[in-house]
Amino acid sequence: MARKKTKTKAKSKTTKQSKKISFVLSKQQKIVLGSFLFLLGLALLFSFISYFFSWQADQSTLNDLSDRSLQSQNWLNKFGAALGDFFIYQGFGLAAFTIAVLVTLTGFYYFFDKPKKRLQSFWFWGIIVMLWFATFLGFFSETSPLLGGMVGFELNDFLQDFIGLIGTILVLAFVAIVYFAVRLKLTPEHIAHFFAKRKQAFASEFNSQDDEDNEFVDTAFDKDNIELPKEAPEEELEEPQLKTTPAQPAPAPTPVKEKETPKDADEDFEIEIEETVEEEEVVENLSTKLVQDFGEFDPTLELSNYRFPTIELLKDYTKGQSITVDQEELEENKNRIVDTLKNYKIDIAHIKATVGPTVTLYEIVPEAGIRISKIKNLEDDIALSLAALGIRIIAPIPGKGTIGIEVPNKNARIVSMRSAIASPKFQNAEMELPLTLGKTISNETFVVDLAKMPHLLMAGATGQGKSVGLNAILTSLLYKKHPAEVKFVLVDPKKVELTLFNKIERHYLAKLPDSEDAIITDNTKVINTLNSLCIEMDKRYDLLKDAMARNIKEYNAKFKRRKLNPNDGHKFLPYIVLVIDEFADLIMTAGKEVETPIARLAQLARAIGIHLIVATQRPSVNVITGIIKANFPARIAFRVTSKIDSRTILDSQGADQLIGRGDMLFTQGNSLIRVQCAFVDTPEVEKITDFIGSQKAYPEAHQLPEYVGEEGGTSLDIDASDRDALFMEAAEVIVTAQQGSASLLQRKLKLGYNRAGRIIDQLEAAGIVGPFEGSKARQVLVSDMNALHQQLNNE
Ligand SMILES: Nc1ncnc2c1ncn2[C@@H]1O[C@H](COP(=O)(O)OP(=O)(O)OP(=O)(O)O)[C@@H](O)[C@H]1O
Repeated sequence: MARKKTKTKAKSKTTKQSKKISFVLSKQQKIVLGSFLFLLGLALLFSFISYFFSWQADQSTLNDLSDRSLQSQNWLNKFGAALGDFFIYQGFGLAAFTIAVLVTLTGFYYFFDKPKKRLQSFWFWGIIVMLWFATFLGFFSETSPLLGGMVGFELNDFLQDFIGLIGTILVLAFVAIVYFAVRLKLTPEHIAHFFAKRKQAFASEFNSQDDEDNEFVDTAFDKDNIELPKEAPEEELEEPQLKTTPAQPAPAPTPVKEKETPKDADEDFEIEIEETVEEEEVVENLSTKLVQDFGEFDPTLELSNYRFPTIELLKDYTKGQSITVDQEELEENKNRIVDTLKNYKIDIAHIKATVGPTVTLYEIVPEAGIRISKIKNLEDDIALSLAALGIRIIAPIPGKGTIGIEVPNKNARIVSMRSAIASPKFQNAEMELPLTLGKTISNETFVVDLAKMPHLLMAGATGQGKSVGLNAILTSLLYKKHPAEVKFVLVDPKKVELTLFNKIERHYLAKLPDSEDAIITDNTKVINTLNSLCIEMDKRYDLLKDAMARNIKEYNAKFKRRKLNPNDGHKFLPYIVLVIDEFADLIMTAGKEVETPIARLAQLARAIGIHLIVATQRPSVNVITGIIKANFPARIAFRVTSKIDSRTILDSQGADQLIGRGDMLFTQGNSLIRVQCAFVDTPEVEKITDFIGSQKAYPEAHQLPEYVGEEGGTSLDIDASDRDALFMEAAEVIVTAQQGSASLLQRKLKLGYNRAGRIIDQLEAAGIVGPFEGSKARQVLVSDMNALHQQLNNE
């Protein structure tokens, strides 16, 4: 709809412009032309009127117009007589007055510089009315030839010759109906309505007149009414209200309004028949009617029999392990903390322990006057006295007014994914993309909304639980979201971590149109995928703009209520979650080429439902660059090896003091929350993907828009002097192997992907290899070494 509107607007603009170019009049010219036409119209009017009285007397003067001694009786003398003769006698008879009116009206429009569009329709319909009347009055030509004029007579005669008298009457009747229906937009209902209204108005006027007769003030105005029908309504509007309000405030305005109605009936007529409001209602009704008839749009309909994975597919690791609190351990740790602090002359007013799955939090309230920084500095001493690794001191605990000391439990408990999924907090979560990450220190299930994050950065040294964390995130979504609602784009350079999700390719995965595997393991393909996601993002923004929705949630809600027309390209938009498992590897090989689209997506994609989860082993600054960091406010840190790494990922230390095996810190921009990541093992993921994979699926994986990479071959203008130092060697490798691929150069010359790609572009520019051919290797255009050297020497 909106598009159509803009199109028509654009059209009208262009026509306006072309008009201006072809017929531009200055203001002064318009005044001159307007006044000329206006006066000409009046002249026509006068001469026509007078022609009816003097035409017989003036007959003789018509033949001798140049004779100055002859006088005509027409008000405009011989000129008027000639005009009258031409337009009335030889022209259209009585109907010629239409021309006079039209010319006057045109003059008026030009003089006041009014829009000319209405003028066109006046002329069009005016000429039709004139011809109709002329033809109609042509019936009486024999008795009075002036009524229809020559044209009227001829037209009438012509019609009668072919279709007879009855046929002519029928044709005239038809033209009259067309005029009433098209020009006046008159329907039988309108006529009935009009008469009913008139009757009513007349009745009320009659009644009100009765009332007014009793009031001496109003009677005077009624008289005015009768004598001056045009001016009266204006006076009445003010005067009776002023005079009658003090005595009878309420009924006074009523008769005034009702009195107006019959007088303005002719003008009201057109306003009544323009039923734009009704039309709008029909459009509104369309979506509600569709919803009434078919219900709200259900995106899950195509896979309506889809069953979500059952909880039994997950293993319960806590079975048998009762959540008993080891009192002895608690007591021991408490005493050690108190003693250590005492050694440093720090007295404690109160101590409280909260036992979590892997760590116990001891909250202490120091005696008054103790400086918090003093306790913070004792971190290592407390760790020494407790003979435990991974002590973390939180001083103070935000919002609590206590100091926290986190001490790892001797026997850490596994938090199974099963318990996290089964928790009411997750089950009842009213979130767009709910993730259950595990349990907090107080044994509460930790649930967050990925849609609100809106992107997540994960880091941790190898073997600390990153892959398990990613699986936990994906499992959360599989348990909560229908295949129609979310799609994953999985990038797994390690090639083994996410392979299990291949089984749900046609349910949950999205991929590029020409790629075979949905899970991307080749770094070169990641660039295309990221750029394709950028295209998808731009497309989605266009759809949102068109639908006047601010985000994907509003857009999908509108679509479900059938307010968006699929014929205009609208469709239900699933969330897209991009998971990159080993980001460091990607940045090392592709650098800026991946950083730019990732930064773009991270900056802009939140509103249109594309969310990024990026995991890396090496949280160093050249991997997690400033631009990436700035756009990933939500971060998860598993254990890292150094304080610097911890700072890079969390902007504070702490991740280096974690104990590993799924122990993690989560931040969404402000405070750090320690969470024990839910554990989901590979066999469990396999069971879930088997369960989903065995069900009916979509015909293919969700298609991302096609992206033609830069290898598309436009860089043919590379200067010979700008060639890579290894250009010659590369050319030889390619010609010898007769295979134009960048990966061959990478292997043989031990180059990075970027440099190899650049050399291939240079080889193409030098005419040694052919253009990019998609997944196939490029064609080698030089047959052997001799030819190669010859070609390069000739340059
Ligand atoms: N939440 C957890 N609860 C219990 N054990 C865990 C948890 N997470 C990980 N582990 C243990 O740590 C091991 C390594 O985890 P994972 O494979 O996720 O590490 P990673 O960080 O992905 O390592 P890499 O980077 O080398 O792939 C697992 O096999 C498991 O035994």
